[in-house]
Amino acid sequence: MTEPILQARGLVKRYGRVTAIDGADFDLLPGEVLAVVGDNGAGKSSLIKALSGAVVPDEGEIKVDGRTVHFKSPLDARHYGIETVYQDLAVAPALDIASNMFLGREKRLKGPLGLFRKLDTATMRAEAQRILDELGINIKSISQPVETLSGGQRQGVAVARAAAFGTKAVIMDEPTAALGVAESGKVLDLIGRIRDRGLPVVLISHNMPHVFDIADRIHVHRLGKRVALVSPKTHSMNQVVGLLTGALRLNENGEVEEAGATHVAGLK
Ligand SMILES: Nc1ncnc2c1ncn2[C@@H]1O[C@H](COP(=O)(O)OP(=O)(O)OP(=O)(O)O)[C@@H](O)[C@H]1O
Repeated sequence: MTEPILQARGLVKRYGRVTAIDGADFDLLPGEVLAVVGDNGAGKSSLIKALSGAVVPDEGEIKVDGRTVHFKSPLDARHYGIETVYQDLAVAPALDIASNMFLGREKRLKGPLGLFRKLDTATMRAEAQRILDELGINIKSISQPVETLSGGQRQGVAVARAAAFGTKAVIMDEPTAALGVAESGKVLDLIGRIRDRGLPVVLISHNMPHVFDIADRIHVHRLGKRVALVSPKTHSMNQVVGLLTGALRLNENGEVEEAGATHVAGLK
């Protein structure tokens, strides 16, 4: 069996009396786009925060490449090669594209000038341009401030940053939520290219057509836990919606059935 790149078992996270994650399992396989879907408040963001080090779970286990990890902060997760693109993007609008891509990981000049920790702007710009080109992100000038970009281009920069530094996985929380149709299409293409370069992607999305467009598997989250893991090839959009609302469920054979259905031995 293929070993998951990122795995969780029995995660629990409580906020006072609210249990945001309630014994959740999670598996991301190499080379896949895994969509995480669920109703508002199902606990998707909390799950992703636990997997990216932004919250520390109260219970449960997280593994990267089969090794148990204890993330205390997003920096810990980054250290393991897990990059996250949050809804608010966390970009610095007044800084240029290259500065944003290297934010917190700036390159410094070596040699005597390095003593003064001078930024190696030329190298950062060249590398940022190479990454954008490689991912097919079209931006006029690498030195333009991020605030002059469209929403889709900003999203492209944030995703490119994650793809450039992620070595194990990229996690994206609703990357197309604020975008129009054309820009969403570009971001979905970008996600496909990142997967094709060998980096698995976790995509939280409310947009079922997008999910069915790009995902290899769909993790359905409900009431704080994973209730189904299905393929868009074998399951319909209606079935996935039924699973996430609780109208449908998977039975012990993995078949979708109405949640009210009961099986009594001997009765047909
Ligand atoms: N920091 C927090 N403090 C208190 N409660 C929280 C906190 N974060 C999340 N919750 C609660 O945990 C539950 C799960 O929230 P979460 O944001 O993880 O769900 P979600 O599936 O991502 O929802 P949405 O799709 O609406 O973003 C909700 O009831 C929410 O109010």
